[in-house]
Amino acid sequence: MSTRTRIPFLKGHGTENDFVIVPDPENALDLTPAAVAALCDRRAGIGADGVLHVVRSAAHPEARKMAAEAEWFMDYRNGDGSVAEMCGNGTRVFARYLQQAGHVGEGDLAIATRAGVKTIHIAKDGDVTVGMGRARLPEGDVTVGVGERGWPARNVNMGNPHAVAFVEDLAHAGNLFAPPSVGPAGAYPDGVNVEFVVDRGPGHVAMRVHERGSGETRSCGTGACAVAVAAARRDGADPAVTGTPATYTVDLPGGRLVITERPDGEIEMTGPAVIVAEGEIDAEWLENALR
Ligand SMILES: N[C@@H](CCC[C@H](N)C(=O)O)C(=O)O
Repeated sequence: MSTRTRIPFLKGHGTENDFVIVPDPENALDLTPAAVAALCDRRAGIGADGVLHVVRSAAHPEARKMAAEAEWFMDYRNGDGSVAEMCGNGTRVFARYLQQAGHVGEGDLAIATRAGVKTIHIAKDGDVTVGMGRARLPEGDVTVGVGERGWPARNVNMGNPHAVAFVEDLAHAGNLFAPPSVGPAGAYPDGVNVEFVVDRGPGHVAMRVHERGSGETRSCGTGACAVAVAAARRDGADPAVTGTPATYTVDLPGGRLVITERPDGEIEMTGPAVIVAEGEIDAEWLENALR
């Protein structure tokens, strides 16, 4: 039998936004940015858009203050190793992992994130609903550009930053191999996720996204929420003004999310969450990958 050290992991996705899940309850692993990037490498590693590092809130300095409300902390990292405040699809997959691992029972739970505690409901039909909190809409015009084309965009903060541009055709976003240009300079000092949106019908949109730290992904939960909020404001359907919840169906390359903003500003996101596989990382491979 091999004596090499093994690190347990799982692979999961939410509307094809995929993650390497690394359970590490006591925060014992030194998950450096380089280690995260090596794990997310689609050719030399396991491959994913990001890592969900599963840590007890009490064991993580960034989450300790939330430990009384939420036992588990989603220490989310982008595929390039950078840290992000929040990942909407990640919260659903994180909850699915906690449920399947037997860490939480049926029904409602709370998880800690860098954007605060999020409440989660796992329905009998298997879909997961996340209380995403409120959107912030910072003042000031922003623009998004790809090649010769440019669009006015809406600045929406879902705990993490987004620029939402309504376009005529999703193909106008091009191949998104490089990040779109976003202006004015300094509008997003920490970088930004960029969404391109088209209408599909009343309360129904489709989008593509270029994510900060991961490139184009097949889905982005916080991005879908930002899009729904931007669409509601554009459509004159601001729930705080109308007193009526606004619901948008958001189609993404990897699936469908349903987003509801309530009159009190709270946003709920519903969608699938799937655990695909589990296995062991060869710690020696990971060490070599970092050299
Ligand atoms: N895919 C995520 C968002 C992940 C973080 C993002 N790339 C950032 O840097 O803000 C989602 O589902 O929300």
